[in-house]
Amino acid sequence: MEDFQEHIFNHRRPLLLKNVDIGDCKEKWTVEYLAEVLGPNQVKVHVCPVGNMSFITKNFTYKTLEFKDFIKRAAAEVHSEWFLCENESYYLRSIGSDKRGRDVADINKQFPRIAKDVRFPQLFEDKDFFSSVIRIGSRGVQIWTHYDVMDNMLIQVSGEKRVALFSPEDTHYLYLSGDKSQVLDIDNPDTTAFPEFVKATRYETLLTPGDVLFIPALWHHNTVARVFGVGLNVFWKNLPHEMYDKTDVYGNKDPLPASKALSDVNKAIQSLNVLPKTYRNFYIQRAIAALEDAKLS
Ligand SMILES: O=C(O)CCC(=O)C(=O)O
Ligand SMILES: [Fe+2]
Repeated sequence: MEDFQEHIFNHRRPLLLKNVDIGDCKEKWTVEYLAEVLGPNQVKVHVCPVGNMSFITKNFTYKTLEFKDFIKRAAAEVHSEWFLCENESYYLRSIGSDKRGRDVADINKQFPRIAKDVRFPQLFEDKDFFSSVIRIGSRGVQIWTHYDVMDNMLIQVSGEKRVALFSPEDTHYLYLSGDKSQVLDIDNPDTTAFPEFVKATRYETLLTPGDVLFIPALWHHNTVARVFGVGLNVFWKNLPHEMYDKTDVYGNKDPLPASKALSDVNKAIQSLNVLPKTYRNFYIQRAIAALEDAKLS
């Protein structure tokens, strides 16, 4: 923990821990075992005709299934029962128990029968815990590039997952829409629409069972499941707790001072909109200069 704090955490750098003792889950969490112990639990899952889920074309839908049916389908390539097509992809990101979506995912609460099977490295203090999220996906499921506002450890229990990371310093090259990058195909980017994307430095790794990846808050990440796999992640707070949005259950709402600043920028844009173009652009340059000057090195 001391080494982690000094060399990684304080520098806000990612870290890959290989072959960590993550507990019995690594051996125990087979499809059959999970189907048996979690069988009738209802889960809401993403269903998509292809692996690459797109928030722009919204090519996926949400369906509720019993856990045992979900996991059997997710582990198979072709389905006898399906919603969209016989080789559709499935993805579970576990959520809280509250029907109105007001609480966070916590495997101790939603999946108490398997929670004790996981051990995770002590990288943070218990008081800073935010959520623990089960993530299970079909082969080929790709989660679009996005950032979260909590520190994160992504734990691979079974299967293999390619993870691409981009530094917060390269945000400008990622063409964000909210917390997500509009560059959906990071391997074959549309360079006409996103010419600056090639300037972003990409860090990449392949997670295998027992690997734990520390993803600092604001680091953009994109994952592709190479095969069907089970994992989970733990989010925790780094900032003083009062800075986080209390209504955030996913760990992706901007900290309160930051979301106020972004909404102030939008107000500034609206104020400038009443001016003729040359004046507007002149004052936009002055505003940009003020923001640039405010950056700390
Ligand atoms: O690989 C996944 O399932 C997505 C992981 C992720 O976005 C996260 O842990 O924040
Ligand atoms: Fe994420």
